[in-house]
Amino acid sequence: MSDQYILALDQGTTSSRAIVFDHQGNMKGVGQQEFRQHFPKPGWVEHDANEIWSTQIGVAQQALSNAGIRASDLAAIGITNQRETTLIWDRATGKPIHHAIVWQDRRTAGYCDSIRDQYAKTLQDKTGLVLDAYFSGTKVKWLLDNVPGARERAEKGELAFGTIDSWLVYNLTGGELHITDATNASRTLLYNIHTGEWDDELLRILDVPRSVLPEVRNSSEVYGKTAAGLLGAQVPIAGIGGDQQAATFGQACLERGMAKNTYGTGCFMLMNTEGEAVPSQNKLLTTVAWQLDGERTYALEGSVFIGGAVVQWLRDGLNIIRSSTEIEALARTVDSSEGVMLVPAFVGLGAPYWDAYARGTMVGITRGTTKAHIARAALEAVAYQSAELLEAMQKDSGVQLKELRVDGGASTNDLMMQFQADILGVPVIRPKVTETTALGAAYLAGLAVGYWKSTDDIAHQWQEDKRFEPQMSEEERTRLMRRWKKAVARARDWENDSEE
Ligand SMILES: Nc1ncnc2c1ncn2[C@@H]1O[C@H](COP(=O)(O)OP(=O)(O)O)[C@@H](O)[C@H]1O
Ligand SMILES: O=P(O)(O)OC[C@H](O)CO
Repeated sequence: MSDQYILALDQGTTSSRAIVFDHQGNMKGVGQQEFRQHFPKPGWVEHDANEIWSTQIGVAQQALSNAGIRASDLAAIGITNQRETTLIWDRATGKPIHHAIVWQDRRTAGYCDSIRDQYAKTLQDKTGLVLDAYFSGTKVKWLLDNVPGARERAEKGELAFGTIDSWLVYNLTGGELHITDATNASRTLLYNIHTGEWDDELLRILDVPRSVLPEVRNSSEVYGKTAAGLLGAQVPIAGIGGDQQAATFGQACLERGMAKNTYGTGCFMLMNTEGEAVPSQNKLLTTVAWQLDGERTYALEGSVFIGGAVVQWLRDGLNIIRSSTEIEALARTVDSSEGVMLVPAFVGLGAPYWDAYARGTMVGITRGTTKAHIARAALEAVAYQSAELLEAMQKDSGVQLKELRVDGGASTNDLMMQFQADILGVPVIRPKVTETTALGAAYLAGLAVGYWKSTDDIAHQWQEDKRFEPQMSEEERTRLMRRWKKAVARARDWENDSEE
């Protein structure tokens, strides 16, 4: 086993990544490529599924070559993915019928409103989710209703729906498998998290025919092998997990009450609640953390839609930095944001507001405000949003967090992590491997093929790299959080003309 490796495919919102891990959980080779974001209308976000597949298989080859190994050296492949992003393809040709509708896309917000009074409670009771355009179900309905002929073809069994994990497995196996795992299924509004099955009542409510659905499997098991000729050897595909759940696994948050926050495009805080699907009283989500041997572990989740993406906006939209990493140096040129607050509600607000009509705003600007203050306000905004998640999570779970494990591309920003610890009043801990999403997928796959024997092996591998201790006074923290909530109130309900 020691000369074998695990390949993790991490298909994120902004880039496709592949990482080769060894038995100690060290990274041996990485491949990464950004791909195009399509914004056909305000609030709409799409991906070209063919580009997702071509970049993903390209970076897989790149990671193998950077690690200096061949596919025949792999014990297994694990898959992790941006969740909720919705795709329908033709079963016969494998061609997508439309671009994938990305999780951030708000096009179904009006439809959600129209069924809210009647169905929100049923949907929440069965799926653990809030009725919101974020999740796959209403996006599937939109595709079936808006792509000419789609609904008739779906009824005839000609079309397949999948989240990105399903799409990757379908392509990796040369069209043989149409599956997903319980974590990804739990983000669709169509899957009952208590029974572990697609639910007829939910399918009826959202008008989705059963014929398009993938089979739901464990997060860790051998599903099949890569198609001959694809990678040079037929490798077992043995793990699937939504990226936030995979990160929770990779952070070894394996016991009740342990939590992590991932700073990628968005921010996602998950707390392990073991076998109990804790219903949220504070607008968090109840979700499947992983399913091993038919047994589901659950988590409470807080989802923030714009995290690191606010930094991309400063880079690509405002051009005040040339690369994401430059933001820290720019923000450090000032001691504080001097009262400027930026609410990056670019695609509405997720937890704990679930306001599809909120839009971004910046308050507290004076004649002395510079791009450095804005940069600092952007980083602080990510931390404020995460602090609101923690507040809700502590209320829901009754657990006072002792520490928060962090990861994701933007967690490398020390200034932001220090501010996060300050505003939470809880130590923030960054592990040695911050690519915990990919690592989690590798662990899921490795467990299925005996590369790692048990979750204990995994817990032992987790290593702290850097700890950020809170330094802010309680009084200052309270003052800033109050201000933040005031700024959020300014951003809310902006796009909703119905009351004017
Ligand atoms: N040093 C940094 N400071 C702040 N944000 C950063 C930094 N480096 C990267 N980011 C942000 O992190 C995000 C990328 O993180 P990643 O985990 O790769 O995201 P995803 O999986 O969502 O594609 C981008 O939105 C980028 O702007
Ligand atoms: O691509 P990421 O890492 O921002 O993750 C996206 C989430 O899975 C959306 O729910």
